[in-house]
Amino acid sequence: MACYMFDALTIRYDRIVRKEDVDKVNPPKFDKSNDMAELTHLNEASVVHNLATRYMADMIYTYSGLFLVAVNPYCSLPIYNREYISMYKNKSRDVASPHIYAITDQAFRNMLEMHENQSILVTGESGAGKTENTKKVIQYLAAVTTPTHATGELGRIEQQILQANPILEAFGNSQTVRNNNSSRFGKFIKIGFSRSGQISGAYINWYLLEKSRVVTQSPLERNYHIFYQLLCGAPASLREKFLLDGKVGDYAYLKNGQRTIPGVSDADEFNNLTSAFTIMGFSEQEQTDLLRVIAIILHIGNLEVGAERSSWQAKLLQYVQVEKLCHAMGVPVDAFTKALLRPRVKAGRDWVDQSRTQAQVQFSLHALAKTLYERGFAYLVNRINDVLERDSASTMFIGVLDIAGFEIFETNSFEQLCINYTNEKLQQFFNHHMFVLEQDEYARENIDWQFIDFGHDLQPTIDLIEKSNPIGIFSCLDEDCVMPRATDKSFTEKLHSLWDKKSDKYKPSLLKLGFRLKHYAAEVDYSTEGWLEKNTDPLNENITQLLSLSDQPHIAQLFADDAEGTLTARKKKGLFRTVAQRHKEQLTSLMTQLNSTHPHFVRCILPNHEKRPRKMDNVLVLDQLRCNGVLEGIRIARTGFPNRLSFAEFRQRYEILVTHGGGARGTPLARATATGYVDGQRACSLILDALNLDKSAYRVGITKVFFRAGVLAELEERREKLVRTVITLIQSRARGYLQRRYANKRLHRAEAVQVIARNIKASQTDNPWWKLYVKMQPLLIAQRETVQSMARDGEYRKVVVQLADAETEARKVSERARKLEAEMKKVQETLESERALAIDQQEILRRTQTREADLEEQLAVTLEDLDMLEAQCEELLDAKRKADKEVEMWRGELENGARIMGRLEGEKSTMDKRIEALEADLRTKEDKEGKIHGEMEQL
Ligand SMILES: Nc1ncnc2c1ncn2[C@@H]1O[C@H](COP(=O)(O)OP(=O)(O)OP(=O)(O)O)[C@@H](O)[C@H]1O
Repeated sequence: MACYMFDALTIRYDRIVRKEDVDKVNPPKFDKSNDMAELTHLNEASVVHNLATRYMADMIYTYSGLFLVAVNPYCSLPIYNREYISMYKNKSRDVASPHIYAITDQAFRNMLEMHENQSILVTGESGAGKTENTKKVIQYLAAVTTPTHATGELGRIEQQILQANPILEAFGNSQTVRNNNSSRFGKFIKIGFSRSGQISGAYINWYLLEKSRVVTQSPLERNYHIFYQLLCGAPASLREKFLLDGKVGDYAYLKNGQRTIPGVSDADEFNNLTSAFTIMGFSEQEQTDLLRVIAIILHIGNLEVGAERSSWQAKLLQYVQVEKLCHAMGVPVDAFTKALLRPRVKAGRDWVDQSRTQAQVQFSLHALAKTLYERGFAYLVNRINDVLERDSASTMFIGVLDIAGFEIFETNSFEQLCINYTNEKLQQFFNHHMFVLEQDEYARENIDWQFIDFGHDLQPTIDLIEKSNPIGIFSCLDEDCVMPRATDKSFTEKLHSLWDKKSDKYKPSLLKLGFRLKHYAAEVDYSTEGWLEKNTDPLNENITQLLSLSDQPHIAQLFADDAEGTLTARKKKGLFRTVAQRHKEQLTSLMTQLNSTHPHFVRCILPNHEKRPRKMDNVLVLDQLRCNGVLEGIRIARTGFPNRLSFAEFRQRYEILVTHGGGARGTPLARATATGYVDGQRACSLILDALNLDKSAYRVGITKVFFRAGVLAELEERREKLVRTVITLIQSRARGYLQRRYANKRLHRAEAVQVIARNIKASQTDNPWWKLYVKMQPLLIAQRETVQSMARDGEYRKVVVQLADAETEARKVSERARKLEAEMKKVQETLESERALAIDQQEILRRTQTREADLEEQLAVTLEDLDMLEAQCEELLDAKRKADKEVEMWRGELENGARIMGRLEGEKSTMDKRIEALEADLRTKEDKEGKIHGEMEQL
């Protein structure tokens, strides 16, 4: 890390580096600096060094320009108690050391002062401390806004918001290698406030629940906490009701992973969950319903599926287990078995029973378990929202986003693409907020500013993922999900053909099936195996329809959209979304909300992988700082002017600092105003001159004044001091005036009493009527007061009744208004998402139509070719036929010739034989002749 240069000749070192490659060290005065943007030498080594030295001194929070960096302490620190809350309440950021409370307080004050919604974005790796910091934000807001916090008791809504956490954690958290209480979903918690700054409600949006964990976990991890809590902590009567008679190790969906977490009692956690449910106002029936879903999933996991011996068809091996499951689900056994093993499916226009293989049935069961869990979770969050979002008086909100940071694993799949895409968008949001807005504003205000391109250009990668034209990864996947014969392979090849060599952010991967994407943080290889299935989440419709008729109302409600032929089913068909579409929509809605807020950024850092306190792995930390944009954030914050005020605001707030003094001739501003009109720009310049600030510490724009970091804090301090003096002066004058008036009044009263007494004494002492009057008067007053008081009581009672009626009416009206508002919001959201989907679909339709037109053209050409080829074929066939005939004829001739040849051969051989016989005869005759000759000669 940061190191000094040594003379390579005099000191032997293992590694020699060039001078220019060495980062400079900051002077000791900058040790453990609160804000890293203030470091004189701003380099990676100094930043990590600063974080590390602070961390070792238990200072886990550090500012870094716009960011608050939070390093996980992995131990409990006494920095979240009541004193700390008071220490940060109503204080500006620079007054106390960096803390999540300071950021929260800043957001709270911004909201109240500027009437602008706020957001706090907490991101980081798994285990870095996002959820812990999110909880601290909510705790702080609950503590500072609750009217009775002085007694240590929170209001009901504050308690309920805090108690939503244990419920969400039981159902949405799990033990992983990185984190014993890892949130397996992202959330955006919006805390609503009334105009007076009281918490008036809350609303939770959730993202990307890791549902695959329900059916499989790695051996070192666990399923969601609730499974273990139900089995270890629920009363025996409840487990009996769900027919759960086994231990953790007896359930297929639990037995292959870890079973306990060191130092955590699942039974105690179940009790905490139950009390959280009670505080949230969940009835016993609702709690049973939620837990029933968990029991059903455990039963599904234990269903054993085999294959018929004589065929490949699947069969269920244990009837008892099926019975248990169907009892828990509230559906008939036969109907379920049939729906699972031989569902009715559409084949062309007909419906047929289709036998399923063992693997297919196993797949349907896993899909059912995952869907049940996800729908149960969605229902749970909706119910929590029903409880928390109860007041239409919320006029502003502070939203806290707790979402997983960038992920690069050994194998990265569809889930990683979704989370990395989310982070790409969030990083772009930050870049946009910090770089683009800043620089746009400098340009608009005509500020002397040298443009530096700090931001990564993230748009090409985002387009590559989300755009529908040219077709991006998500759209391409959606398109292939509706293509009849598409496979993961054809999808990957299509992606390559669309993007390879056309975008420098995309490359085919070295993996068998996959691609490589260049993100702002790193290049990531994605394996595309199973993407078509992951994107469509296919379910056995026979089973979901059956579940919509369950005699357990909660289960039937979870599957109401799947009911056969119902209006909702038809509606659902219109609303069907792929996973990619759903995520894109959710993210668009999140970004719209974030864009309407003033954001605050918290970056959580994982110090080491061993969960050890006071140990920092510098390389690991540096990697995270680079990935989450902290390093670039520091640079721009230092070089720019992060604080700004409009002229009017600036004058209103700081003119006071210069209107005092100036002697008999007044201040320069007073003198200028006295001689005529002074515009805002000139007035501000005059004030700034009078303030004696360093010229480089500020810039005066066209409508605003800009300050470098830290300058406003100094002005605020000066102003506070002055205001305190002025107020003390006013108070002392007012008190003096009031006391003097009071003293005079008492003096006059005393004099008057004396005068009256003297006069009465003189004239009335002996008058009998006066005596009677004096005796009667108290009785008359008492009588009159009794009558008046009775009348008042009557009035009061009437008013109380009227008030109660009016309050009830007002409550009803506001409840109705809230419901209508919620409905309207939902309808608007649906409309928005429908609109977005329609645009996507139109795009796909347009592409399909273009392709259809191309294909039709190709078809016409092909048909022409076909006609030509058919004609050619016909001619060739004719020629072939003719040739065949000729062949036939020649074959006849040939056979004839062969026959003649055979005959001639025969004749030839006969002749040969005859010639041979004749030759033999001739030879015999010649012999004879020779003999005769010989005999004759002898004779
Ligand atoms: N400020 C803190 N004080 C004490 N302990 C902390 C703090 N922040 C984090 N931890 C410890 O680190 C663990 C992990 O933190 P947390 O659950 O907040 O991480 P995360 O970033 O939300 O992880 P995931 O993404 O897996 O949910 C906590 O259970 C706690 O033990």
